[in-house]
Amino acid sequence: MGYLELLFGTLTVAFLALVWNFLVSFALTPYFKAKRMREQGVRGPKGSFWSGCAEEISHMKAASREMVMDINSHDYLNKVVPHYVKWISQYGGTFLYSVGRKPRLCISDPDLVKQVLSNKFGFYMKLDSGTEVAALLGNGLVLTEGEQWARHRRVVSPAFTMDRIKTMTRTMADCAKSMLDKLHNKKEVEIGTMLKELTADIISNTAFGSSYSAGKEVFFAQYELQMIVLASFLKLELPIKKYLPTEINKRRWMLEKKLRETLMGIIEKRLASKEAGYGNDLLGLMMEACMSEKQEEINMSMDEIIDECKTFFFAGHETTSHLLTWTMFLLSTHQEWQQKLREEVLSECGKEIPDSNKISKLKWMTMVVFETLRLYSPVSLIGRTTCKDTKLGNLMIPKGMDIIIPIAIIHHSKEVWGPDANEFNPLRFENGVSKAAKHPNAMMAFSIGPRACVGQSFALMEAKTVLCMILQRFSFTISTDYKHMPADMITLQPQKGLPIILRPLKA
Ligand code: HEM
Repeated sequence: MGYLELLFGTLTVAFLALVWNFLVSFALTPYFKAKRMREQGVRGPKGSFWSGCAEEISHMKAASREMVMDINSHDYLNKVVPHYVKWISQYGGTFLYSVGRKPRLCISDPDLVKQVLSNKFGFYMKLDSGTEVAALLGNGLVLTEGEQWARHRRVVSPAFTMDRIKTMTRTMADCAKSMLDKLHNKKEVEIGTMLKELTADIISNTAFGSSYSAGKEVFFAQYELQMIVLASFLKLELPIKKYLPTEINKRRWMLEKKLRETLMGIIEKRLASKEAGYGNDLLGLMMEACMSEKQEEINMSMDEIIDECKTFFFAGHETTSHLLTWTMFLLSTHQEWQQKLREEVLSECGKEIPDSNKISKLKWMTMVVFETLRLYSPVSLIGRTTCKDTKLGNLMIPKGMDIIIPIAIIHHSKEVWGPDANEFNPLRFENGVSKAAKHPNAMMAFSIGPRACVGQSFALMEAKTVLCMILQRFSFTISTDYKHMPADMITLQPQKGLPIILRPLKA
């Protein structure tokens, strides 16, 4: 056989292998996965061959985007997740749909959800979230798996123990004080933006030893990346497009570079200021793990630290700022609860800057914060992928099936929370979180199981400290300019901000 024939033969085999692989992963595997689920009685919308249900979801979301709701209604599911509402009513709480060629199983039964999230054997991994999300969050704790995740979690967890958080309360209060001092001469403010800056300032100070102004570049770059991620959802493009020098990719690469450089600056500053050690905040613990030669099981590379910084800069402020914003909204529209909380705050803390002991005595406040997390959970859905054939309830789920857990739907379910599920009723948490609903794990705002939020106690302490200080100084009502438009922009937030009217309280 001549050289040319050999080359031609090899190229033909390579080409056929490529076509076969494409056929298997693009057409056959998704088809058989969906078939296996349908054979077990799971139903759902058909969708088109190429895009699945992506177009229908986009249309439904676009139709509800500009919908303005009654200010007293918390039933926003038709606006935020209209497709799930429609399909659950047609096919029940467990149903199958697809985005592109990928089938997705949506489960909303808390028992099934608990099985998925509590699994300790690694049967369920995080969804492959794509290059855009990785650029925003870094390959840090939220996205990593297996040994890397366990090692990182071991390194960062000591930064968020209750003892450590108690020592951070003073810093949280100082940051809140400097924001509130700026509000004193203002009558009407868009509080959402201010709370975002405040929570950014708090995570910068407590975890990285820098202020919001020093970390500003990180937050700005991440905000722009967040918008790029948002625009990429439901957009079905050939995977190769992510690597082409399109305008949006060039912008993303530039932002990633800027993010990395700013984070390196913060890290180098810490390296230069090293005296006895690197400090026991999050950054200090990660640097100790990077520099230590002894402890291999908790080692971290510099690249891994940068990824974790991205994760914590973003996850550490975005969600908590929306929790605070929605609590301000609910307290503005439920003046009786605002008054109740203020009385509690003044009786436990007076007008003093609160410490962690005083914060832990605020029972009504805790109930209001949990009710806000239930009604307006900043994270509306989470996802997993099965990494082997797995039994879930009565179903056999094939390997590689995406599973969607619609937290917002579960949090608003009348079956789970009772007939008043769509109403603001903090009293449901009077006997603790596990007794608030018919199912002990129905509250999923921080998720549950081994991958539950590592910053949960930090977020709760932060939210209560800030609310406490606002209630000590101001009474507030909602501005007539407010438009009630909850929107899922990776996190649930008021689409047009939250303008409120502030009235300083007498000293
Ligand atoms: C109200 C505030 C917060 C909410 C509602 C929230 C919610 C969540 C949820 C639902 C998850 C699980 C995601 C999944 O399973 O796919 C999660 C994970 C995580 N959160 Fe939070 N979070 C909040 C605040 C924070 C804060 C303040 C930090 C950091 C200081 C933080 C850092 C993280 C990290 C690193 C993970 C990944 C944990 C792991 O996989 O081991 N979060 N969060």
